[in-house]
Amino acid sequence: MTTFKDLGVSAPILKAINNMGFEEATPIQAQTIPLGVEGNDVIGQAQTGTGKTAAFGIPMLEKVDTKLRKIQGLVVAPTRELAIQVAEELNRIGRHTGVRALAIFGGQPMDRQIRALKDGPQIVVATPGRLLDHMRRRTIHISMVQIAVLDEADEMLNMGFIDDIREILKAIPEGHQTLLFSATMPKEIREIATTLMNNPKEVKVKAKEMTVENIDQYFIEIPEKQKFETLNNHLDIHSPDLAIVFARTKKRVDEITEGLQARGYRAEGIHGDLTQGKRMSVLNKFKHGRLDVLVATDVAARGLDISGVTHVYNFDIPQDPESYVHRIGRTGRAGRTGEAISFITPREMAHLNLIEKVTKSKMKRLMPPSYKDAQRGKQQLTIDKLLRTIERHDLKDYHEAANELLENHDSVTVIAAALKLMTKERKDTPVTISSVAPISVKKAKGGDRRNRSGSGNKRYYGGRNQGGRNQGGRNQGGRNRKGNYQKSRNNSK
Ligand SMILES: Nc1ncnc2c1ncn2[C@@H]1O[C@H](COP(=O)(O)OP(=O)(O)OP(=O)(O)O)[C@@H](O)[C@H]1O
Ligand SMILES: [Mg+2]
Repeated sequence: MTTFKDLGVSAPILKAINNMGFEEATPIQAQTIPLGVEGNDVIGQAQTGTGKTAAFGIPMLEKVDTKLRKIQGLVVAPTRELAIQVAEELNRIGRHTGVRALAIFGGQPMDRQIRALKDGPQIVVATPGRLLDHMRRRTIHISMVQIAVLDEADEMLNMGFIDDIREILKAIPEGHQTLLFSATMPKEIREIATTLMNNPKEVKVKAKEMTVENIDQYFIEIPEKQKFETLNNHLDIHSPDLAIVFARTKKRVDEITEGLQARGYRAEGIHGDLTQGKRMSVLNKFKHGRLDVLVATDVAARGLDISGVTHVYNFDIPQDPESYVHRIGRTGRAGRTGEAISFITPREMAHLNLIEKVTKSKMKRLMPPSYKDAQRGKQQLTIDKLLRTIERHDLKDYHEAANELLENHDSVTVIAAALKLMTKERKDTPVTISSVAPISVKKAKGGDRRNRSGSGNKRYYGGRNQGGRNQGGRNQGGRNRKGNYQKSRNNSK
């Protein structure tokens, strides 16, 4: 066991992480914090939910000169929600240090961000598109940055982002430290990474599987047309605390969300075509348990840390094994358990094998639950509630009424009526989800998956989604954006 004190972490940070309940350092933290503090470039790879944010955040916070109200640390992250979350985590860890972190992302008014930047944060956590906007308008000054982090580094160094990242890193003074973190790091991306770094130390936390052990992984082989009913049945039987349902396109996210709502579930969707306000309000509702099901594109696949997510459904299997790792990693975080259930159409079985091979994990087959199983599952929940009431409450006040009821009706009928009343029955509103073509394994085979995956490529790698179509200030001010960048954006998640 390594404590943060053993790692030489300073008193103000120790105080904060102690309050946050971190008792010992996770392996990635134990291995990378000293390297980062010593000034090394680091590539850190460790499973989802194992505390990579603090692994780069602590060295960054330690290095900031608090007397200087200039940006000294820069974190670049692929989505707006992740940028917000990382800035929040850094502010929590840095609470007693006097360091302030600010999130800068698309979809928010530029002037508001300009004002916030003038307040002198020492750390900025940004999405690349909006950061470049500020750089080109000279409303951000990053010439004092000593330490740069690419969170979700493999995603940031992928086709949709790489040019932006190069441009950003070029604007930072030479001799800065670069830290790269992710749960996945395909070889070809690692090679690109090292060209941007200075003699990096590579830390890979050894794990048998790329996925987290305490996530139980299942698959259900099922025709496309039965996916929606199967999802309903599964939700009814397992009644997850919080569930995330990943779908392939924005349109499907909308359709599944509307379908679930029509059936009476508390569900909302998140994807790149929604306004930033809507994206944030949906995520906040989900975090606070005012939603049970979040339906999402890959925009929510990486980095988001929402406690209480017990189930992740892949309504559509992702194209890339890496995406699978990140999606299911939204559950089973920080030592908790979780379940991941992937729906696979018969023609996609080969793709499932590929995912298993790359991630070195195994999904167990589940038979699709039937409507009857679902009904029974819901009734069981009611029965459990009823039994708890019998155990925990004095029911004497109800005896007289109960006896009267039983004088005129048989006991089975009375109990059945009570169960019916207490059971939240699913509405049987008809729902159709438009079909999509199955994912073909041919597109995703071989070492050079990315360059061969055609339109699927754009879907996953293109949709960098700083803002979808609602990019707020992005296109104001008559800048000329690079065509390829714009194109990839418009294919966003
Ligand atoms: N040493 C620790 N002890 C206990 N909890 C921790 C520790 N370090 C981090 N955590 C908590 O664990 C959760 C996951 O951390 P974090 O989001 O940094 O994971 P991650 O490795 O970045 O995952 P992902 O690959 O999905 O981005 C967070 O809620 C964080 O506050
Ligand atoms: Mg992370």
